[in-house]
Amino acid sequence: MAAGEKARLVVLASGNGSNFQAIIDACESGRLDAEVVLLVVNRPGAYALERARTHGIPSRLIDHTTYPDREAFDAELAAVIDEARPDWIIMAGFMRILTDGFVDRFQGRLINIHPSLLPKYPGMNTHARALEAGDLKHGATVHFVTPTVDAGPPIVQGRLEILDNDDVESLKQRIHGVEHRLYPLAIDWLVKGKIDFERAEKQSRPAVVDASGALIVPPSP
Ligand SMILES: Nc1nc2c(c(=O)[nH]1)N[C@@H](CN(C=O)c1ccc(C(=O)N[C@@H](CCC(=O)O)C(=O)O)cc1)CN2
Ligand SMILES: NCC(=O)N[C@@H]1O[C@H](COP(=O)([O-])[O-])[C@@H](O)[C@H]1O
Repeated sequence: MAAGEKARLVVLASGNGSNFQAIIDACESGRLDAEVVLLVVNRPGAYALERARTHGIPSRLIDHTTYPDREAFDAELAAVIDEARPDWIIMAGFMRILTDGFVDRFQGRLINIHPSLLPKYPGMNTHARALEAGDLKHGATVHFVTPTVDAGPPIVQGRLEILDNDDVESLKQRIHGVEHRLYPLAIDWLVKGKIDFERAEKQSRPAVVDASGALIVPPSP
């Protein structure tokens, strides 16, 4: 990132894009010293495209169903990303497993948000699984991406108390609230150099914030 320049972000999404919106809002309000230079989606109907259009952010559709295999899709995705010269590649509800080759190419600059307190509940249906298990706490994790899905070193987690009357839908909405504070915070730490892949790998446990964004567990030394 050139001195005095805003950090360049490329966001990858597949659907609604509420996390993408939270990042746009943080950039536009100055809370984040960064700019979204490109949105890439893999599904034609992704509402994230509408959000990009509304905020004058360039966007590209790379429809994975039109590629012969993952390698071909990832090769096009990598070329489009490189063209945008990003400092960070932000996966925000991007629903494709990326090949090892792609991840190796961008490792250390590629992050993702997952709706659970990893390493608990990697994969899908995290809210239902937390409720079924009778958990008292749940949350979201921003992590560096590695070839093994949902296993990359965590940057920061957002935690909330599960309420007695929570169901999957209410928990999903409350976790979205946590995510929309958590993702801009994590990106701010990266842009300011407060954490990087190596330090995230070495830390014994990630920092944790509560639903209001207040730090409740500091980054491990
Ligand atoms: N190599 C990695 N790829 C991805 C990671 C990762 O850590 N390493 N994180 C994911 C996480 N994720 C969303 O955030 C996610 C995980 C799994 C799937 C999935 O099973 N996708 C299916 C297709 C589903 C669909 O198109 O609806 C698949 O790719 O066959 C999606 C998202 C993102 N990738
Ligand atoms: N395993 C990945 C996964 O489930 N990711 C989740 O998809 C949602 C996307 O919402 P959005 O499109 O409104 O940002 C987010 O809740 C994110 O954690």
